[in-house]
Amino acid sequence: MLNTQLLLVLAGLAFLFLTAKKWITRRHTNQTLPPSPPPLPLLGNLHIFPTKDVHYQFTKWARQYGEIYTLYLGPTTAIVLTSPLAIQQILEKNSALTSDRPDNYIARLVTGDDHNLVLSDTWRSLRRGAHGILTAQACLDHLAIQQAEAVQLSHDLLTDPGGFATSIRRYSFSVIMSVLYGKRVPRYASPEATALFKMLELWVNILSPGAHPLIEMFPALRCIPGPFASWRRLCKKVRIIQRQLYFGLLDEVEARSDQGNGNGCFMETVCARAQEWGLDRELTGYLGGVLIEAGSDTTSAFIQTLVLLLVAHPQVQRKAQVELDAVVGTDRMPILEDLEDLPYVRAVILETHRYRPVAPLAVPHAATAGFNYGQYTIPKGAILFVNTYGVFHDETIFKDPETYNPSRFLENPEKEKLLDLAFGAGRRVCPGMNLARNSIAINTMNLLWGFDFMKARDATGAMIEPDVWDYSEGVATCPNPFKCDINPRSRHHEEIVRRDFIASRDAFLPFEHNLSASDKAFIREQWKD
Ligand code: HEM
Repeated sequence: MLNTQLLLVLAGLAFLFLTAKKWITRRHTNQTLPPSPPPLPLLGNLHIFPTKDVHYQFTKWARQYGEIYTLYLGPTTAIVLTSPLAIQQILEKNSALTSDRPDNYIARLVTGDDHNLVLSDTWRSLRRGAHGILTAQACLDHLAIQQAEAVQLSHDLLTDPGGFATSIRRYSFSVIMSVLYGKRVPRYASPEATALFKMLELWVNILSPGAHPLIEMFPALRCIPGPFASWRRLCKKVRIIQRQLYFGLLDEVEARSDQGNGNGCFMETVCARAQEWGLDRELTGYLGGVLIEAGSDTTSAFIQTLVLLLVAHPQVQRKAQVELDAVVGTDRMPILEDLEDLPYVRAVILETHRYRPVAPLAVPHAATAGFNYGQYTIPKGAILFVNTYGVFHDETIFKDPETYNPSRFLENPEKEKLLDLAFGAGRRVCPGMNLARNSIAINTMNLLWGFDFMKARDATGAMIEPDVWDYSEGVATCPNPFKCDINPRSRHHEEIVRRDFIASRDAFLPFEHNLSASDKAFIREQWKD
C-alpha cells in the first residue's frame, strides 16, 4: 500500500513539474499564438473546457475570439479553426505539416501500439489502398448491394416502422460489411452487429473526456496503478470484443479465398496484397476494423438526422415529394441516376449536412512542425480542431443559419462546395465519402419517395414535437432515440417496395456467406412473403 501511495505522490509531482515547465516555456514564447479565453496557471483553459456539446461552446468562442483561436489544455496547445479560409490555408495548403493525428493513449491501449490506423502514422501508407475501393469509380461496383440494402431498409420500415433507428443502423453496417468482407448483415440482431454495436458503445465511452483523469494531456497520470485505473479494465474489454470481431472476419475471408470461394471484396484484395503494402496480420485486421468503425455509424447518423429533420419540417418533405413524383413517378423506386434531375432533393441532403453535421468537429489533426498563418504561429505538436459546425452555422456565410432551409442552396448554388467540409479537409479527408454519398443519396430519395414522416402523438392525442437538439456525444453525433410515425405514402408505393425487395434477392446472394443459423432462418422467413 505504501508503495502505491508513494507512486501516486511521485506521479503527482512529476505531473506538476512537467506541466509547470511547459506552462512557463509557453508564456515566454506564445506572443504570436492566436487569441484564447483567459487561461489559468498550469490548467490553461481546462477549467472551462466543456464536457458535453463541445462544438456549441467552440462556436460561441469562435464568435468571440475569431476564425482562429487557441485553447490551452494543460500542457497541450489546441488551435480551433472556424473559417473556410483558415481551414483551407492550414489543412490544405499546409497539409504536409498538418496531417498527423494527436497521440491517443487510450486508443493505443486498446489496439496495441500503432494499430489504431485512424490515429496513427501507419494509416498514411494505407490510404492509397483504401482509395482503391472507395474512389467514385470504384464505388460503382458497390452500387448493386447498396441499392438492394436500401430497398431492404424501406421494406423494414413497412414491417417495423417504430424500429426505424435500428433498421437504419443495420443498413449502414451491412453495406460496409458487404464491401469490406463480402458478408452482409441481414438483421440488427445478427451476431456481428451485436458485437460491433456493443464494442462501439464501450469505445465511445472510454474515449469520452470524462472517462479517465485527463491521461491524454497529462502523461504522468498514466502511471496510476491498476486498482485505481478503471479505464485500463475497460480498454481490455473493448480490445477483446474488437479483436474477436475483426480477426474472426479476417479468418473467414482468408478461409473463403483459400477454398476459391472469394467474391472480390476489399479484404480479399488487402490479404492478397498485404506483403506489397507492408502489412502484417495485425495491421491487416485493424485496417478492416477501422473502416468498419468509421463507416457504419456515420452514414447511419446522417440518415437518422434526415428522418428527424423531415419529421420537424413537413413542408420540406412535401416539396421534395412533389419533385420526386414529377421525375421518378410512382411506378418505380428511385435510382442513383435520378439524383441529378432532383435539385431540391440534393439541396435537402446538403442542408441536412449543414444543419446537423455528423462530425461537428471532424477528427482532430496535429501539426508536425511550426508554421505561420497570417500574423499567428501554429506551434509544432498543436492539436488542430476543425470547427465544421461553427462554419456551417456562421451567419456571415449562411444567412439565418438556425433555420433548416434547403432552398438556400438553390438560391446560392456556389455555397454547395463549402459542404465538402462535412467530410473533413486536407490529406486526412474522409476516404469513405463516395461510398457514404451514394448511400445518402439512394436512401434520401427512397425514403422521401415512399414514406410520410410525421410527428408521433402521445396518449392524449397531442403531437410530440421532435427535439432537433437532442444528440449523442462523440466524434460522430446522432439523434438520441425519438418517436415519429412513418407510413407508406400509398398502398401503391407499398406494393412497389415489396416488389423491389423480392427483385433484390439476387443482389443479396453473393454476400450471404457464413451466416449464423439464426440469420439463415431469418432470411428464409423473410422471403416467404
Ligand atoms: C455520412 C458519412 C460520413 C461522414 C460525415 C464522414 C466524415 C468524416 C470526417 C469528418 C473525417 C475526418 C477527416 C479529417 O480528419 O479531416 C472522416 C475520416 C474518416 N472516414 Fe469518414 N465519414 C463518413 C463515412 C465514412 C465511410 C462510409 C467510411 C468507410 C468506408 C469512412 C471512413 C473514414 C476513415 C477511415 C477516416 C479516417 C481517415 C484518416 O484518418 O486518414 N467514413 N470521416
